[in-house]
Amino acid sequence: MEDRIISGEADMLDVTFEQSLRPQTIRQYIGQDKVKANLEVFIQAAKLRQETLDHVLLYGPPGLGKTTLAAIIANEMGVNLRTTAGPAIERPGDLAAILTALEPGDVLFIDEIHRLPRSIEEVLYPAMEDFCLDIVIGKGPSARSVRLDLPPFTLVGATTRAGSLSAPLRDRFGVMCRLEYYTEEQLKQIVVRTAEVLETGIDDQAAMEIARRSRGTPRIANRLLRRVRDFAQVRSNGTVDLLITDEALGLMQVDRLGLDHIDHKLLIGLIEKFRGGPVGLETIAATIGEEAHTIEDVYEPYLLQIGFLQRTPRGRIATRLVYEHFQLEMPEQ
Ligand SMILES: Nc1ncnc2c1ncn2[C@@H]1O[C@H](COP(=O)(O)OP(=O)(O)OP(=O)(O)O)[C@@H](O)[C@H]1O
Ligand SMILES: [Mg+2]
Repeated sequence: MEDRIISGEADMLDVTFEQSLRPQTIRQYIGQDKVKANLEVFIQAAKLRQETLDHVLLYGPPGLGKTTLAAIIANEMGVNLRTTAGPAIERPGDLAAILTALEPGDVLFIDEIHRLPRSIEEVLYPAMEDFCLDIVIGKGPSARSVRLDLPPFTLVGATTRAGSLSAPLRDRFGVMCRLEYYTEEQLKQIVVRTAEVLETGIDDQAAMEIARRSRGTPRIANRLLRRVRDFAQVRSNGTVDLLITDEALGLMQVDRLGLDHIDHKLLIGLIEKFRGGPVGLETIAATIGEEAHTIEDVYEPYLLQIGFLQRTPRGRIATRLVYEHFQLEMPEQ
């Protein structure tokens, strides 16, 4: 799979940049109003009762702010944040080491929690439910199980695929928060805020243009801003205006809706080779030389979201919006 500037996944450069861009408090966190309103109540209630916050599951597409929100939860609760990820925990002992090192009230953030091995999940159940750990000491007939008490803690899990979480694990989260794609107006606010942090001048129209091309995703908005800012510095006086934004995004082949050459290849292929469909996923995959699951997980979600593609039992269909976007004649049914 090739690198895409409009990918929601983090690349190496994002990682360092994002640290400094992360909002610290719920108030600084833009959008996701429903999620914020709920969390604010739960956090306040937990603080009033001097209890730990219930376990929270954050789910939604990459780059929408799950990691950021986990840190905000810990910050608002006034506790430490411990961070790990599903694939990093290989043996039950790894998890036991993390859990026993927690201080009362801490937030344990497990990213990509759907990738936790099943054997580890089973250790997690009693930890989440009763704040205890059953560990087996020894092997064979002399093995015995010992119960260890843990400090009360809040587990915050993040996943891009809530569907791949096992039901028993999912059921143990008291709070489920689904993050949504952001509106253009919200993304614009994020762009303006990031420009402030980067000490870059940006005008309103430019911020809006970047927002429009960011596929509803803050990570993409911040990345596009960074690139446009480079252009502004080299080609102009450093201030990001509409002209330089248009030029830079044009050169990066990010179109007015944030679609890139891969989206174009997929959509144009659907129209030219299959009269707009319906076409099966496997066939699309073969024509553009990609794996079917890559199309399903990476290429397709945004196209479905903006109504360019429709999923039907007989395959994918390119909608009227695609013809309009490319200014093509739609064939008669
Ligand atoms: N609501 C928001 N307000 C301001 N900035 C945001 C918001 N949400 C995300 N961001 C910014 O977007 C970037 C990506 O966010 P984050 O890393 O939290 O996404 P994620 O959902 O954890 O992604 P992944 O699925 O790849 O782990 C960060 O730099 C963060 O500062
Ligand atoms: Mg993350």
